[in-house]
Amino acid sequence: MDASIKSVFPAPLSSTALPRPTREEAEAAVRTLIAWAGDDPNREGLLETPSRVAKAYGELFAGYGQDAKEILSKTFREVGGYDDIVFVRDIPFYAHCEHHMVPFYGKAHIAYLPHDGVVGLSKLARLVEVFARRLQTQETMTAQIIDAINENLNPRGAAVMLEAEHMCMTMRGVRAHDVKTITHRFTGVFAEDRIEQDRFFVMINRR
Ligand SMILES: Nc1nc2c(ncn2[C@@H]2O[C@H](COP(=O)(O)OP(=O)(O)OP(=O)(O)O)[C@@H](O)[C@H]2O)c(=O)[nH]1
Ligand SMILES: [Zn+2]
Repeated sequence: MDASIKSVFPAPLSSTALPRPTREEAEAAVRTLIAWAGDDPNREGLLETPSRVAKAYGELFAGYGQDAKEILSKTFREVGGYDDIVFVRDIPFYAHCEHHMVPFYGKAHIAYLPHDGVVGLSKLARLVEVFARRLQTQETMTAQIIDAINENLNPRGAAVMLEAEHMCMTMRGVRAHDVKTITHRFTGVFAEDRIEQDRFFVMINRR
């Protein structure tokens, strides 16, 4: 197996999942899908495609090999007593829907009210990647991001919103273009206090 693939593909998430196939088996599956699409996997332009797809999966689904806890483990307390909202807006993400395995992509907005220190801002964008680079639903991804923030940062409150376009609704199926799906979740102070919720929405719309 290619070392770069091995490093991002750990053991399966569930103990009932099938054992991870070999690289050769994954490439054979891609050849089968090419033939299922109606093309000839043996024509010159497609000969290396199974290998490229197997490699690309290592990047597109790298989230299975990443750990939110590790990413959020380093916090800073020396912030001059700052304890108000930390808001990171417009974090881009590319995920794959678990129903059709085609992309959905958009932006994540994350806010939290610090309690035990703050986390490096880049880590919030990395956290989004951990969950985006898996087979997902937008709802699950929203819940996983906020759960990871609560479990690891213990904030007074957290808010997460995802806005995304699902290619399974644009390229195929209903073929509805420019449709955005919005999911959000509030916990702690954000769940209890409408003023904090409004502040979150105002900051999102201040573009
Ligand atoms: N709730 C939710 N649904 C999603 C997400 N991504 C894709 N879907 C939907 O998953 C559903 C799967 O529906 P099915 O009826 O099982 O599959 P389908 O026949 O391919 O459905 P159509 O897309 O309507 O053609 C579709 O309605 C998709 O729009 C997501 O992130 N969250
Ligand atoms: Zn889909």
